[in-house]
Amino acid sequence: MKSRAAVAFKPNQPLEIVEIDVAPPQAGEVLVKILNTGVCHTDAFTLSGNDPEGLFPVVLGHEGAGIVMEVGEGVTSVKPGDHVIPLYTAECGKCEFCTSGKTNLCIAVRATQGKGVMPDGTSRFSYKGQPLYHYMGCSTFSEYTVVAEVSLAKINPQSNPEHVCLLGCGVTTGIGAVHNTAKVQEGDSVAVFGLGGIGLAVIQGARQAKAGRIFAIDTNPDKFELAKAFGATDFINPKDYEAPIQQVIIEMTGWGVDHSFECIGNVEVMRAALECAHRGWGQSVIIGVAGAGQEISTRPFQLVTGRTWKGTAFGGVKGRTQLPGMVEDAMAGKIELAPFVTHTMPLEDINTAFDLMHEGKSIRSVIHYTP
Ligand SMILES: NC(=O)c1ccc[n+]([C@@H]2O[C@H](COP(=O)([O-])OP(=O)(O)OC[C@H]3O[C@@H](n4cnc5c(N)ncnc54)[C@H](O)[C@@H]3O)[C@@H](O)[C@H]2O)c1
Ligand SMILES: [Zn+2]
Ligand SMILES: [Zn+2]
Repeated sequence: MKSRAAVAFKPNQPLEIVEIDVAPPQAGEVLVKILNTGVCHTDAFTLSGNDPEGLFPVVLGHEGAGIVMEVGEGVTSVKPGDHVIPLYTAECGKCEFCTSGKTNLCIAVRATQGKGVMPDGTSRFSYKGQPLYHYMGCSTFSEYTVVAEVSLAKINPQSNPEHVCLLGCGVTTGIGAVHNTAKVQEGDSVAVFGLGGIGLAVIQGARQAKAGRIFAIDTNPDKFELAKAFGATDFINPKDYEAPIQQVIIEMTGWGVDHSFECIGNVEVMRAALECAHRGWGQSVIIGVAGAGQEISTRPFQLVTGRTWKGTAFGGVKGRTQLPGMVEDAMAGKIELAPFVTHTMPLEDINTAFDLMHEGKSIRSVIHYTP
């Protein structure tokens, strides 16, 4: 079938809106009509060409919500008409990782997903006869996409796709990092570095966990207003200080914060986030994706004196098991999604979404396929 899609033909070039061909779902696969998709910094990262695993030409996008149109052979957990969120972290329920009870990092489709193809090693997308790569197992920048059955969370059909698409990545990652990875407790102090979609979701999660002081840190002070609305209590622009930001935070708190979160992808800030964690027990969670080949460093003494360095993908959330409940929470107002959506636009204007992100003017731009 034909589908409108925004294709990244080459790194560091605007996406091109074209009509691509989408082949039918094979065994264990599902054809999904995407209703809405967010644009995440990770899409911009891959498009920039700095992603070591980036492949071109590719259909990007991994923060979507849609409806099942057709299922391949053997698919039993979803049927046409079901509302779904595609998952870049699959959940097969059977692999060593799924059954460990220790991680959300299912390996069922990992190897082929990283190579931009479906589990049988081929692509369902082509343009003028040339195959296009899939992206993160989702490719939500195509109106019709093919996804593995294990990469779909079935959600309440009454939910608003323009909002719950954000649970496909940013908001789930931030909230999940607070509850699953850091396990923030009532009264704990928290520092959040970077106030994009991810950082603001961390703040929302910290407020749910009844954290005490919540420090919001960004070099763009325009982000503080929304951070405050989500529950941050202290606002820091590193540009206002001569001293390293970790020192500033330690001076403001005595011994540092119980939890810090890096939501930028900057290895220098990752170091600062670790070093502002409380002596004896503070922990720092890396969420941001750093550029190819970059490394983190600190003095080992920082760890010897009780700090812990952690990282998280998709906030440690098991998509098929936990995402439907998070959609219910959003519908019940326990997770606020609307404030994240600062811009909406048709697919034709998707390059504007990238511009707004780079200019620091948006939190999330949400694309709609049908007016
Ligand atoms: N681990 C995961 O599962 C996961 C999931 C989604 C996104 N990510 C990553 O999380 C990061 C954030 O994503 P986003 O969509 O919120 O991005 P974003 O671009 O919307 O937000 C980043 C924020 O960081 C601020 N910033 C930049 N440099 C800074 C500095 N030196 N000090 C303080 N603030 C600074 C920017 O002003 C901006 O507000 C990206 O690296 C993205 O790739 C990771
Ligand atoms: Zn993302
Ligand atoms: Zn698995």
